[in-house]
Amino acid sequence: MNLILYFFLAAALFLHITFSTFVISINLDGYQPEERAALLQLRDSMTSSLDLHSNWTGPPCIANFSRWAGIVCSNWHVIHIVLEGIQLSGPLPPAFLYNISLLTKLSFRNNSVSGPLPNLTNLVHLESVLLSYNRFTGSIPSEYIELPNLERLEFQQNYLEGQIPSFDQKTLTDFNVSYNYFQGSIPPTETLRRFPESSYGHNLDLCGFPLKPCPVPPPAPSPPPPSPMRPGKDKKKKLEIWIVVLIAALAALVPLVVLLLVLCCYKRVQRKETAKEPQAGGGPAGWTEKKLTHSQSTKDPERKVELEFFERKIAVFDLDDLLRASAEVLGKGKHGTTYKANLESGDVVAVKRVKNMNGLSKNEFIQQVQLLGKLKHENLVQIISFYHSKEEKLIIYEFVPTGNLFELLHGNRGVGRVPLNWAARLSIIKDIAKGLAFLHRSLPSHKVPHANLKSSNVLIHQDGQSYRSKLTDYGFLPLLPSRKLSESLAIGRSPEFSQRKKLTHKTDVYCFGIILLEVITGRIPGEVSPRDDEIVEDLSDWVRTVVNNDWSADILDVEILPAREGHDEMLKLTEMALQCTDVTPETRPKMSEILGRIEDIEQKN
Ligand SMILES: Nc1ncnc2c1ncn2[C@@H]1O[C@H](COP(=O)(O)OP(=O)(O)OP(=O)(O)O)[C@@H](O)[C@H]1O
Repeated sequence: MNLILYFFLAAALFLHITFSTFVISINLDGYQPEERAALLQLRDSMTSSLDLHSNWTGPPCIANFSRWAGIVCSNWHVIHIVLEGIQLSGPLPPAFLYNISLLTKLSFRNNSVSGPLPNLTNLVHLESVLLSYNRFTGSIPSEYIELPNLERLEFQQNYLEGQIPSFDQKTLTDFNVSYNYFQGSIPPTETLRRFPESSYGHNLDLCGFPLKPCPVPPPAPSPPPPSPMRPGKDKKKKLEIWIVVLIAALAALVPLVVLLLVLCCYKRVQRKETAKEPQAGGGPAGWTEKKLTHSQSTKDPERKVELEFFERKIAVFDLDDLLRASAEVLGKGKHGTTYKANLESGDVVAVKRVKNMNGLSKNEFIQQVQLLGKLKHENLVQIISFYHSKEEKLIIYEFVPTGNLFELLHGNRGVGRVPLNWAARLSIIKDIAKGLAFLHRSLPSHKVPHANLKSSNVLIHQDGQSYRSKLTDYGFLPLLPSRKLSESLAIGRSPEFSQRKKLTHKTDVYCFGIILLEVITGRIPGEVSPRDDEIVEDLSDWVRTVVNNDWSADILDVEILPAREGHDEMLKLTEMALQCTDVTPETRPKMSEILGRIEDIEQKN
C-alpha cells in the first residue's frame, strides 16, 4: 500500500516538474503583467454577455497572438481593445488603461457602459476612440485633445455634457459628438470646422460653425475712465469732463426713450386687438398666433364657423369654441404644427395647422379630408373635423395621450428606462399592420394611401398593461402639390421615390418594413451603424449586411436581448422586414399578407 502511495507521489512530482518546465519553456519573456492586471480590472468589475471570466485567462498576449476575445496584440503588447455590442455594463475602472501604453484602438461601441469617459492619459499611440451608443456621462476629459495620433473619435448617443474641447489634431478624420447634451460654442479650430452638421446635431445647445451662429455678446458697457489730469490745464479739462458727462447722460437717455416709445406702441396695438376679438381666451404663443390669423380671416366671406363633424363621440363645438380653448404646442412637423387643445366642454383634441397646401382649391382640400374623415378604425387616429379658409387650414384629430412610437423606442435610453419588452413590440407592430392594411383596403385607388408612415406618426395609448397604437398623418399625398413637398414625407426615402419610379401601395409597405426594423433593432433609421467599422447609412442595408453574413442576434435591440424571449420570432420578422424593404416594389408582400404572417407569429409566440 505504501509502495503505491510513493509511486503516485513520485508521479505527481514528476508531472509538476515537467509542467513547470514546459510553461517556462514556452518563453513568456515578453509577458507584460501590468497590461494583464489592467484588463483583469475591466473583466472583474463589469458585466457583459460574453463570459470574459472564462475567456480572459492566461497571458493576454503571446507575441503577436491573443486568444482573449476582443484583444489584439503586437509584440507582446495589447494594441486593440474592441468590445462591441456585448452588453458591457457598469462604469469603467478608473484609469485602468494607463499601463496599456501602446494601445491604438479602443472601442466599446454599442454597449451600456455608464459613468465618466475613460482616462486616456499616457496613451499617445491611440488612433481610434469609439465609445458611441453607450451611457457615458460627464464631460470630455482635457487629455483627449492631447492625443497626438487620434484619427477617429466617436461619442454619439451618450449622455455627455459640458463644452466641446478644442480638438485640433490634424490627424482627426472622423469625429462625432451628436445625440448628447453638449452646449456652448464649437471651438473654431481648423480640425473641428472640417466636420459636417451631423457630427454635432441633436445636442442640448451647441452653436457655431457648422451649426447656427452663436449669439453675439452685448457690446462692452461704459467708455474707459478718463486719464488723470495734469496741473495747469484744469479749466480745459473741467470743460472736457462736462462734455463727457453730457454725452454719457444722453447715451443713457436715448435707449430709455426708445424703450418707452416701443412700450407705448405695443400697448396701443394690444388694446386694438382686444377690442377686435374680445372672446379670445389665453394660451401659449403658437395658439395666440393662430387666433390672430383667424381674426384676419373674418374678412373672408366664405368663412364657415360651423364645423363639419365625422366623430360624434365628443360634444360638437364650433370654431369660436376651438379658439377659446387653451392650447399647447405638441410639435412642429414638416407640414405644419400640431396643438393640444383643451375645450371648455372638457374634451381634448389635437389640432393640426397645416401649411404647404395653399396651391390647393378649397374643394380639393375638403373632398380629401372628408374622405379621410369617413375612415374609422381602432388603429387609425380619427379625424374629428376640419376648417378651411384662404389663410388657415386646420385638421382636428382625436387626441392620443401617451406620445409616439419614436419617443417610446428611443426616448430616455439609459439608466432608469424601463425597456420596451418583446410582447409590447409585437403588439405595436401588429396594430400598425392592421391600421395600414385597413387604409390599403379602404383607399384602393390612392397611389400611396398613408405616404407618411414613420415612428413619430404612430401614436401610442395604453390599454391596461399593454400598448396600443394608431396611425396618424395619413392620406396627405394628394394634398401636396409638388414632388418637392412629397419628398419630405416618409415615402421620400423609398428607392422608387429617389429613382423617380412609380409610387404604389408597395411604397407604404417599404415604410412599414423600415418601422419594423426600427422596432426590432432599436435603432433610428438613416443613422450610421455603430457595430462595425464599415459605415452603413441605411437601416435596411445594415440589417441586410449583418444577416447575410450570419444569422446572428447582432441586430436585435440590446435593450431586449438579455430577456432572451422572442428571438426566433424577431428574426422571422426581420426576414419579413427585409422583404418589405426590397428595392423592387413588386417583390414586396402586400399588407394583407404581412398582417397574416404577423398574426401567425403572434399565435406561435
Ligand atoms: N392626435 C394626436 N394626439 C396626440 N399627439 C399628437 C397627435 N398628432 C400629432 N401628435 C404629436 O404632435 C407632434 C407633432 O406632430 P406633427 O404631425 O405635426 O409632426 P411630425 O409627425 O413630428 O412631423 P411630420 O409633419 O414631418 O410628419 C408629434 O410629437 C406627434 O406625436
